[in-house]
Amino acid sequence: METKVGYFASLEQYKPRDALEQTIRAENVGFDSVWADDHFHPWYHTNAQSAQAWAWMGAALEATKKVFISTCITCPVMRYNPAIVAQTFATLRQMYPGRVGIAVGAGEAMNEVPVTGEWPSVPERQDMTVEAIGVMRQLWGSQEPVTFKGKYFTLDKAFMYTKPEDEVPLYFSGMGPKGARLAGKYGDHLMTVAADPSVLKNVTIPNFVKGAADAGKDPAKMERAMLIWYSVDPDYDKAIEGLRFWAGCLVPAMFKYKVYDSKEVELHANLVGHDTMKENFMVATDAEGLIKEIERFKAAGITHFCLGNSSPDVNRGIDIFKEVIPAVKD
Ligand SMILES: C[C@H](OP(=O)(O)OC[C@@H](O)[C@@H](O)[C@@H](O)CN1c2cc(O)ccc2Cc2c1[nH]c(=O)[nH]c2=O)C(=O)N[C@@H](CCC(=O)N[C@@H](CCC(=O)O)C(=O)O)C(=O)O
Ligand SMILES: CCCCCC(=O)CC
Repeated sequence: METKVGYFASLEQYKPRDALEQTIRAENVGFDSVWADDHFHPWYHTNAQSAQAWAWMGAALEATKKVFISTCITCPVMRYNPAIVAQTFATLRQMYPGRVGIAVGAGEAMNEVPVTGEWPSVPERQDMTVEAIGVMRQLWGSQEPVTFKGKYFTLDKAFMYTKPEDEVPLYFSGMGPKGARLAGKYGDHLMTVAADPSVLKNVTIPNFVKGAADAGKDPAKMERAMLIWYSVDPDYDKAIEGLRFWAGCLVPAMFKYKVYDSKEVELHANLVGHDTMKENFMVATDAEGLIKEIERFKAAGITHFCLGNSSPDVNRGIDIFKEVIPAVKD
């Protein structure tokens, strides 16, 4: 499968219009795709943003010519109703054929708790996500009104009038082994986040492949996409520190416990050391360093990279891909 290189537009880190300028620049440099984080609260407090991803996507699709644009990722089960998620992405894909995708996952406390007060366990949210996908697919695919009474969601003669010509490609986020199996079974493609390449190769991807095979799909035709942040700067230490905004993502407790105040996330993020950041993010002083980092994850089985640019000089962090993209394409 051809390697794809995507740009993660970081709506939590940059003002929406700045993320839009970056997106236009990334398309011109040759990125295959653009991905938008779908958040309510951000992963850092100081100087943070948190624009609504779907509103931003409409503007980004109109401002670009051909690049594929998706969320990364939308949790379709708590603050959003899955029928409205389905309607939104069907509308976008009808307007921009072939260019719109969605990635879904079981959610994060910082996005759901502030506006619902609820925080079910991981297994329950995974179960809700699977049911939500069923709701979305029924609405996308049905030529008749749909009535459905599930454990979590209900449709009563619901009909989607505005549909695209083909279904919206759905990336399913699996970070743990069970999540990866569900991704294979219910998603069109895998979305995951950077982890030790040996974990990706020996745990995440095999579980994804098993889930797909169990569902009678051909896993070889399914992408394995991964979100990872990078920072590039001639001064290596400055490059590492550029990634501080995202260091909270490296604290496992953020996914397990009900932490939803960005100021609290920031306190954790500020305790993460440079060694941990170096191991989990891509840090480089030049294009060659970035190419090496991407090749490490390609060897682990990743086929689509969603690259979050946290470089001190953001435009340099985009333009350097003129050299990187041709080198990492098969
Ligand atoms: C927590 C793991 O669950 P999993 O389903 O695998 O992954 C969850 C994530 O997909 C979501 O949190 C997702 O919403 C995060 N996310 C995101 C994910 C991604 O791959 C790329 C980009 C993004 C950006 C983004 C996200 N979310 C948003 O809302 N918005 C965004 O923009 C996991 O570890 N699962 C394990 C099982 C864990 C479990 O059940 N633990 C039990 C206790 C077990 C024990 O202690 O013994 C528990 O916690 O109750 C698995 O195997 O699946
Ligand atoms: C381990 C990182 C998971 C990604 C979390 C996120 O919400 C990024 C936008």
